Order: sequence, then structure tokens, then C-alpha cells
Amino acid sequence: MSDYQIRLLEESETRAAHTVFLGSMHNAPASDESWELGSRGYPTQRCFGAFRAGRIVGSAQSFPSTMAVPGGAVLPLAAVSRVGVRADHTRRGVLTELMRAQLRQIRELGEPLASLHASESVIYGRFGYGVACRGRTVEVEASRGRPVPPLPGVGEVRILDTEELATELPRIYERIGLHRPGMMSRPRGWWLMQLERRLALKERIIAIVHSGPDGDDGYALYETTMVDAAPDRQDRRIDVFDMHGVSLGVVLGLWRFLLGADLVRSVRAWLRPLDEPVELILPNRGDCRTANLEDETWLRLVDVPTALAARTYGVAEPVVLEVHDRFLPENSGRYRVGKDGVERTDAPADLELPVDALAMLFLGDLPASQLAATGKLVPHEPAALERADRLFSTARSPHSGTFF
Ligand SMILES: CC(=O)SCCNC(=O)CCNC(=O)[C@H](O)C(C)(C)COP(=O)(O)OP(=O)(O)OC[C@H]1O[C@@H](n2cnc3c(N)ncnc32)[C@H](O)[C@@H]1OP(=O)(O)O
Repeated sequence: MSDYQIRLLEESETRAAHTVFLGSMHNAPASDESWELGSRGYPTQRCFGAFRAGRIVGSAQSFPSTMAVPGGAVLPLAAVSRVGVRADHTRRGVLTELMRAQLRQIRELGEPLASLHASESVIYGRFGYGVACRGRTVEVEASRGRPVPPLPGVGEVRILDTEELATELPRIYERIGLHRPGMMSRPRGWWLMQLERRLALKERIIAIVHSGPDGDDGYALYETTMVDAAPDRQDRRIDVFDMHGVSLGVVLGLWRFLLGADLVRSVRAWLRPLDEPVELILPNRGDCRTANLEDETWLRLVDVPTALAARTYGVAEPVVLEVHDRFLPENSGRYRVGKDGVERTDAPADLELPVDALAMLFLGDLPASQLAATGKLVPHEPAALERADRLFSTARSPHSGTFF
């Protein structure tokens, strides 16, 4: 590694870093037009580069955001993205040093959480990230002749004009709020990259908005693809890639609208929360299938005591966790966690776990007993497992719903 230098990038170097990232993902460099639109969302002073002989060969960046944790508190979050090392420089520790520099920066910036979406599940566990939210890809056959019956409390659904998307959707997302553990705020740069750039490149994106008694309270963004065309038939599939609502009822109202669209054979929605029971609104629940169950958010507790203290806990006697963190050793230690709060302690550990397993517990995705049974957590006091299950459990499945 001594041949490599890791440092923050100057703004003038970010396009080269972007090309390295795209290349690592087997993609061509961005066109001038795409770069001109996408670079406006590039974070400054948060892109790290790895250099060899003055040439950039790897990069990793993050942008500032916030994330809701169980109980409703919202914490500063570093959203890590565009990580890549040139294929002719991999497996020499370049990513390890990029991650080390980035985690230090995130700590210094006072962001207790970091999250990312991984291209492969083998990469990030060693850096202390664990899967904290999962999602299911749901595919529903549009049941022609058997429409979804009316649902209680569903309001109006309208289609937005394309020109309205860039202003209306950020407004509605903000209005919906971070009401579920794992949901994150979307800075302006996110909307520029994920929506405005795609609209400017003339991608056909359709948005519907749900309004209830208090105004706009949900939306879905989707594309359509022709799956079968015949002289007397045009069958399309709707692909929903972004959908949020203030409540489950609102989201199911959006589903109902999509399933009633003409010329549509099926509706597929990507990475939906695990507690969104679409099958229950269908005349035939067999028309709905889970096409995939996937990891959604990888979470890193960068400041363990701050993160643990920010969430609420269920009703049970406290447990003492012994946490190990190889990359940020200041997090290592014992923590007494209970419904009345969290404190460092010298008391003997009930449960011992690495910081990546703590991330799997933290938002309520997996119970401690499952982590113990799979060897991710060591129970020194077996009775503490049931207490930990109750302390960390949450009423709603954690889910981010924001891809970056
Ligand atoms: C948030 C995002 O942006 S996700 C996108 C991530 N980027 C990609 O997938 C692009 C393609 N891949 C790459 O660019 C690189 O292979 C990276 C970034 C994943 C890894 O970079 P490298 O510099 O090779 O990682 P580094 O050498 O530091 O590896 C550290 C350890 O992880 C292991 N490792 C890293 N990547 C992988 C992998 N893809 N598969 C298996 N093991 C891996 C290494 O073997 C090494 O193990 P060791 O410590 O036991 O020796």
C-alpha cells in the first residue's frame, strides 16, 4: 500500500474519479451532458481518491444526510456511494485505506451513522457495516375483471405533469417525513442525480400523487415497459422504483391505482418494506408474488454510544453488550442498554458482538436470538437473549426506500 496515496479530491479531479468508479462497475465514462447534469450533485470535500504515480486509481465518497432511528429521533448520516478501484489495482488494500480515511472523516464531521448500498455482500462487513434493512421485490398480476375493491380511508390519486416532478416530489417527500426507522432525508444533490438528471436525459418517468384529508401524503414514481404486443393487445409492465406515503393505507391506495391502469399486465415494485402486505388487498392473493428478497441498507454505527443512546428500547430488564470495532477502536467496550437509557459500564458482558452485527440489530431488522443462533453474536448469559429481543424489537420493519 505504500505506493498509494489517499487524499481528498479537488473539485477538478472528481470527473476522473467518476470515470474510475464507472469503469469499476463495467460502465463507460459519463458523456459531457450526463456529467454536466450529475456533477452538480457531487459533494465537495467528501470525495476521497487513491493515487498511484500521480494517477487516480480508486475513489469513495459520501454525502450528508440524516436517518430516522427507532423511537423517531433523526441522526446525521453519511451516505456512502460511488466506491470503486480500478481492476488493475484491486486486492492490494486500496479500498481498505479509502474506508479508513472515510470513516475517520465521518467521525470528525460528527455523523454517528453511515450507510450504503452494496454491489456485493462480501465487501463491507469487514469495515463494520451490517445489513440493517431488507426489502422485497413484489410482482402483482393485474387482475383484469377482478379489480381491487375500495380500501378504507383512501383519498384521491392524480398524475403529475412531467414539469411538476422536480418541484412537487421533494416537497411531498419532505411532507411525508422520516416516519419509519431507516428512512433518510434527501438533499438537493440527491434529487439532481436521481431525478432531474434522468428527466433532462428524457427518460420517461411517471409520477402519481395521493391526497388525503390533509393534502398530498404519498407518491409513486414508475416506468412502463411493453412486455407483449399483438394487433389486438398491448401488455405493459409497470416498474415502481420510488414510493412513499405517510401510512400503509396511503401506499396501498397507490397500489390500487396502479393495478387498475389500462393496458397493464403486471405491476412490479422494487425493494418494498417487508411489512407492506399487498396480497391482502387483492381478490386473489395468489396474484402477488415475492420476486426477490434483498439486502437494502448496509449501516455502520460510526459513533456507537451516540447511536445507541438516540434510539428507544422496548420494555425489558437491561442487557450489557460488549462491542468490538477493529476500525474505530474507540467504539469498543461494554454498554448497558435498557429502556431508561444507555451507558458505558465495566459490568460483565451478557452478549458480545462485532460492530457489524450491532448494525443488524440496531434498527430492528434481526433479533439478537437469530444473530446468536447464526454465530454473529456470543451469548454469555443465555437469558439475556430474550431481553435483547424485546429491547431492540420495533413495531415496523426498518426500511430506507432511498437508493443512492
Ligand atoms: C457503495 C458502493 O459504491 S458499492 C460499489 C462497490 N464497487 C464495486 O463493486 C466495483 C468493483 N469492485 C471494486 O472496485 C473493488 O474490487 C472493491 C472496491 C470492491 C474492493 O477494492 P480493493 O482495493 O480490491 O479492496 P481491498 O484490497 O482493500 O480488499 C480488502 C479485503 O476485502 C476483500 N475483498 C474486497 N472486495 C472483494 C470482492 N469484491 N470480493 C471478495 N473479496 C473482496 C479482499 O480480498 C481483502 O481481503 P483480505 O483483507 O482478507 O485480504
